[in-house]
Amino acid sequence: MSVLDEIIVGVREDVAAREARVSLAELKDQAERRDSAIDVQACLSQRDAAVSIIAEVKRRSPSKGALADIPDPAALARAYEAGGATAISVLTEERRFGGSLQDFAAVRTAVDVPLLRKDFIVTPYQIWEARAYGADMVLLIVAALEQGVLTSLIERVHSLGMTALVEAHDRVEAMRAAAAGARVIGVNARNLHTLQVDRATFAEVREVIDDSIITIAESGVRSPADVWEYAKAGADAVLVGEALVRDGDPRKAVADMVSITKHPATHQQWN
Ligand SMILES: O=P(O)(O)OC[C@@H](O)[C@@H](O)c1c[nH]c2ccccc12
Repeated sequence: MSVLDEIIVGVREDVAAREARVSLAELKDQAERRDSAIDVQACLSQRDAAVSIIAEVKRRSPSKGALADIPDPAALARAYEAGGATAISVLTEERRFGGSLQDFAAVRTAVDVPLLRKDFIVTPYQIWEARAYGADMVLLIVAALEQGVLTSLIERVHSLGMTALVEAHDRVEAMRAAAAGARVIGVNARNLHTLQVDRATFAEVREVIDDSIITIAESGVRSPADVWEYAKAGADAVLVGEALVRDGDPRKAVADMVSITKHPATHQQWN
């Protein structure tokens, strides 16, 4: 079994336990009481910067183990927002990434920027859950989903007014994402089998993605220079986790990445 398959076995067990506590009908009620989702596509296609920063609340990962304690996810999210992050990603997978829906709820009350629910989504229940907690964007991983399921989950996300961030690892997956109706495609530079990061993956996969689709470069960004590289390769946004949660001054770390995206050279070249 691959790491992804193992994670999904655990996720399915956890979803079943939550479903036994909170019915789909209750979730739908909660979702209806929420403000409408923010239009993330519009936020990401803003043209005052070459590339937007999506900052992630991430405690640990299967590849790196513990990254940061993050005793106060709301405070971290406020620092990200103050630093100029366009959106914030919150990991809600518990077993491997140490996240939770409680983290998501804490971040939601703390900031106004759009929020991405980062999890291993395999059922419509999790999409309703995302909306009930106030998510604007939901991750869907192509490698984890059969094509028909992917298509219907994307439709579900969009029908609730949210944006699906459809994650691909290679060209074939990117083409599957587009065929399934994705309007935003994330290219994860972390190889699912080896767990190694190869930042060149973005440029290679980007070539097969139509310009009408928003692209997000995910993983392995260590510094503003890496942000710059991804911008040059045509990314509309970059998703950064580890480098920010490990930094003692996350506000400044985000601000430094944001400021390189507003550099006149980047601006002229890519807008
Ligand atoms: O910590 P990094 O290397 O900056 O990566 C962030 C993000 O791309 C990564 O957390 C991620 C990308 N796709 C995922 C899918 C599930 C869980 C996590 C992820």
